[in-house]
Amino acid sequence: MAQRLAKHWCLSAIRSPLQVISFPALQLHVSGTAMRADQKDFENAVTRVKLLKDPGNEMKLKLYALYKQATEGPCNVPKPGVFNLINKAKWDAWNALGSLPKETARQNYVDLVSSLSSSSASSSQVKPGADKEQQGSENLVVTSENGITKIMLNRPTKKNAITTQMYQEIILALKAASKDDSTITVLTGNGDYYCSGNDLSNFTDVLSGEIEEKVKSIAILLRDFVDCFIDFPKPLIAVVNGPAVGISVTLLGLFDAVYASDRATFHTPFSQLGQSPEGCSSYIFPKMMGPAKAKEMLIFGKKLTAGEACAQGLVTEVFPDSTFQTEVWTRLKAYSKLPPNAMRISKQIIRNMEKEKLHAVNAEEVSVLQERWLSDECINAVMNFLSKRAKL
Ligand SMILES: CCCCC/C=C/CC(=O)SCCNC(=O)CCNC(=O)[C@H](O)C(C)(C)COP(=O)(O)OP(=O)(O)OC[C@H]1O[C@@H](n2cnc3c(N)ncnc32)[C@H](O)[C@@H]1OP(=O)(O)O
Repeated sequence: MAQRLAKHWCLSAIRSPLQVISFPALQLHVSGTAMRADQKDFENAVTRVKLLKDPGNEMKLKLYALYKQATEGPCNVPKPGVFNLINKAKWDAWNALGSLPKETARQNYVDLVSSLSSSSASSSQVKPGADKEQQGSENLVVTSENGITKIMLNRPTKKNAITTQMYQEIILALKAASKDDSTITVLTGNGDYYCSGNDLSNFTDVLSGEIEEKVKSIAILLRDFVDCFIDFPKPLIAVVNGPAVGISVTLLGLFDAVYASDRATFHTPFSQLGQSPEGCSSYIFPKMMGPAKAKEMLIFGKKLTAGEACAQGLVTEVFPDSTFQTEVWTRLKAYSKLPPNAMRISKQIIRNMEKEKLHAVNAEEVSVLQERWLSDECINAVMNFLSKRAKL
């Protein structure tokens, strides 16, 4: 567990004195006089900072100083002793901001995080208009070729479970894909699974203290993630190469076509995990398959075969596993040659009727989940899985 936590730079293990600089990034005490939008931007930036790759000590100090200035105002604590290297470096950085107003510091913090996010995105994501394969990060491979941008979950040894870093990367990949030259966008998985859902070790932070702040940051990330799927402007297609679990199933209701191998299964074990539905499934699934079938999945965790999911309208078409990739990609290549504007406009007409409702549903689902994640039922289920006592 400690190794997993160490992956995030803000919690990283101590290797040099400056590397122990940590950020009170989630302890927000934002001024009540601030505009609501500013506060939300600032909170989002504070969350995004946790997901960035290590930006180096100099940048960490800048972020620290701006954060302190934005939340507490000018430096108001005594200067640490000369041998207290880390705290002195932090104090110097904060003190150097002088009487910079809180609002300006908040804005500068948001701008700095945006620039760090986009530079890390541009180094790991496909460039708009690219017409050849591009490497994404290790766990998410993004390629763009022949009018198709493919976003592939690439963590086969963990059944493509989605880490917080991957949620962030998928958001960036979708944003890039919405602007690139491709006509359609595809999400798929590498290996025998499509995706085993949320990586349950995302909750180890929640188990380790500062619970409410951590839960809040996960909730903001989930909401932004699902919002991206709601707003995605081009045809979005899921190529479900194997079993799908949790959030990878619920999101399918927001895709424009879902092609599945006959090896795929569809499982939403939310009650077993002490959780509740997300991805707008609490609204889309009952509309799509009728309340009775939706409740069997979302409340009782009934696992569907690909054939059953197709009969319920969750899957567009099922293919034999032996010919799945060939048949689906032949079909997708044909679709990618259709007039792009016509496809976008048709999608827009259909989506616009529901967009506001979907955003409201997403917000509500996330707010309910935020409470669920703090429940004994959820904490015990996650601990059981992580200690290998339980599997689905
Ligand atoms: C921003 C956050 C938003 C949060 C949004 C919330 C979403 C809700 C959900 O998505 S709920 C669904 C969560 N997923 C699960 O509960 C699945 C848990 N996994 C399993 O039950 C099983 O691993 C399996 C049924 C998917 C596959 O079983 P199998 O026996 O075939 O394989 P292993 O169990 O040996 O798995 C191989 C390794 O992969 C690790 N792993 C698999 N899934 C997850 C996961 N979801 N989270 C973390 N790790 C996962 C597994 O632990 C094995 O790792 P190891 O080799 O190191 O032991």
